[in-house]
Amino acid sequence: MDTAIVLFTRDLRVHDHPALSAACERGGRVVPLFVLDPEVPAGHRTGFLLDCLADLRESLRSRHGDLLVRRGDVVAETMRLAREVEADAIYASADVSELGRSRERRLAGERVDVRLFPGLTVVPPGALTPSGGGDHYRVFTPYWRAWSRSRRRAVLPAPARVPVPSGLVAGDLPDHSSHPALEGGESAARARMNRWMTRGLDGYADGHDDLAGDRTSRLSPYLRFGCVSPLELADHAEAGADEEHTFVRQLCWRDFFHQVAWAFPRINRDDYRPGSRRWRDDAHAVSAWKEGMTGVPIVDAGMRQLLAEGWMHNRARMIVADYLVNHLGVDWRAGAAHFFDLLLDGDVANNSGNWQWMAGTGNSTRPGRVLNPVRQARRFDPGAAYIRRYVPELAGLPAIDAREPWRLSKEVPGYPAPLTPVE
Ligand SMILES: Cc1cc2nc3c(=O)[nH]c(=O)nc-3n(C[C@H](O)[C@H](O)[C@H](O)COP(=O)(O)OP(=O)(O)OC[C@H]3O[C@@H](n4cnc5c(N)ncnc54)[C@H](O)[C@@H]3O)c2cc1C
Repeated sequence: MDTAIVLFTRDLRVHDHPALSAACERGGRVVPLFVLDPEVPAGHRTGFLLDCLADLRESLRSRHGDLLVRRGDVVAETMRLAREVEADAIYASADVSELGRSRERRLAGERVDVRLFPGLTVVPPGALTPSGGGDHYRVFTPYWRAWSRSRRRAVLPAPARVPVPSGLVAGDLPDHSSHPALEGGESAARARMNRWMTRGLDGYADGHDDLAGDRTSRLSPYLRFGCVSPLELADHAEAGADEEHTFVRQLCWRDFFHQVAWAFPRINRDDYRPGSRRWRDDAHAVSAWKEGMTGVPIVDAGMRQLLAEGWMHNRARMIVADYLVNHLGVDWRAGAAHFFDLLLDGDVANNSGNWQWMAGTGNSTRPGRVLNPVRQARRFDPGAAYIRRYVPELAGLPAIDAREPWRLSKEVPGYPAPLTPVE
């Protein structure tokens, strides 16, 4: 009988999973697999990833299936299992990162039929190309126009039955503790998505930049691990009122950076748009930035949110990134690496794409633009509630002093003077 391995990577769900659905529809046996590769440690994301795998295993078991877990090199372990179960095909979701694509190339070199499916983004990278030529869009607005008009595939239901052959060793999942701030997995993702659609989306257009209001979906870690389908999310949001398009536009940003990373796989290492900019080497400034001790409260609040929660509000990400590259003059790669280590949603396309945007080496059409952190704080944290939440040294001060403590006649105990002149 035909047997297909479904290799899960960063698509840890059963709903709207084209590779899993196609394997189940083929009529043969299906072997869902995840390989924990010690060479690709998940760092701070480990607890979240293991939650996702435990949840996926439960979902597959409730559909008469299972998730096989192996440890080692993904390609070697997949091929070892392929020989064991006599698989004739490997089904997987297509990826964009250098690592993901080298895995796909290595698999394609093996004696097995490898089939790649969409699912990582709403619109697959490379599906839309500019009329003027090129394999991807370099500028967001025309991409957004083309993306909004494009025809999409239909969202797929979860398969009712996943026919896994009997007698296979499932393999243990390591013991773990969940991430303290957010439980991983498709069940938690779908619950959050449903809550967001009914209660959160309303007001997103006006509230998404309000730092203290925390009015964004926090779905990014779930999108990062594919616990929720971006296509299903976009379809849901578009079915609602006008203002929901602000949210859909954010999903388009995600697709935009994924098609850039697909076309420019060195996005996390090389400048997308090489320039002549020279970066400063300043270990002291970088460690103050990482610790949230720059003396600029809005920057420190963002960096401390990252340390405490493994997540940071988008507006704060823009402010702290701009501060590092444009005020401290430090190479964007140092900031991107720190974000990538700590963010639950850390992924190559979105992280490096946004960092390069802020550094003026990426897809921005106004590369020389610099943000003023004081004005940003006045506008997006007027009551200083965000600053007070994450910087306890400033919690007892009136809003203006918490935002701009250098105005006070005395130093705030335990809080540094600004690293660079502000205003
Ligand atoms: C310097 C910097 C680094 C970033 N690094 C990452 C990263 O590693 N991983 C990541 O997922 N996002 C990254 N972002 C984008 C954005 O900050 C997060 O996606 C967003 O804050 C996640 O919160 P949310 O799910 O509540 O977003 P919402 O506002 O609810 O938006 C919904 C979804 O849209 C997508 N989205 C929103 N804004 C962006 C954006 N600017 N670029 C791409 N996709 C977006 C995300 O998938 C997000 O989950 C970065 C932004 C900056 C400025």
